[in-house]
Amino acid sequence: MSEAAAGGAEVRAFADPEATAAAAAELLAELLAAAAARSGRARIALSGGGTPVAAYRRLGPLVRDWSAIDVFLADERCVPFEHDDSNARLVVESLGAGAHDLLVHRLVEGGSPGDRARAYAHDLGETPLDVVLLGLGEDGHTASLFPGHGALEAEGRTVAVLDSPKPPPERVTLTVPALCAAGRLVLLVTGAGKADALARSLGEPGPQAPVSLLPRERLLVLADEDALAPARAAGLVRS
Ligand SMILES: O=C(O)[C@H](O)[C@@H](O)[C@H](O)[C@H](O)COP(=O)(O)O
Repeated sequence: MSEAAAGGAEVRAFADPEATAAAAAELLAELLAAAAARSGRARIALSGGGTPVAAYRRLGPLVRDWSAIDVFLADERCVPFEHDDSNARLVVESLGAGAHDLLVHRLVEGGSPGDRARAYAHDLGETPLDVVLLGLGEDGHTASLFPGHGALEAEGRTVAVLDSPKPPPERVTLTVPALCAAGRLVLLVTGAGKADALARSLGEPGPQAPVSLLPRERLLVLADEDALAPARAAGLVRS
């Protein structure tokens, strides 16, 4: 593992996806334990997608007391919990251990995406999240904040997305202000397919790279070498 800085963000590099997932699980467990020790409860938002599943499987048994943790979703697809596309289902099933203690805040079922986004903002409340685990799409999206999309301008804590370029189209996502308020943003990226998007995310801030709009002093990137290659070549990440 090497450590490097990219415009104020911390970058930790790993040999492969498995090592990256193991490091992510350990880091999240540490951050949750520290937050719970500070204030009695910890609040985390987790992303969907395939990349974090290995990390969530490791994280489940690493956390001693899930009942002290509120698990929110960085974004959710507007589908029932039982649906294969449900991020809540993915999180519950992959964290596994301690599932009976697991408090995963889900979207209300039914209603328009706008109604669901408002209900989710209410559920989140005003207290900032301690940690958010973010993924990255090949197009540069994070949570359900897509490059150049109007949702990037949203001012509340959540916003409905009605036309997600990645299916399914209807989603609810944390907004840029909600992410900016979080204590720590952990971006988990592996594979050459995400490499150009990662380089853009660590480059000049702009709406074409939603991650670039987040506060870099609170951004910690965990990535494998395949994902980091173009960012290194561009001098954005140094060992
Ligand atoms: O679609 C979702 O639910 C996400 O939260 C999304 O932002 C995800 O993190 C990226 O699309 C990466 O997904 P992969 O890990 O599957 O590439």
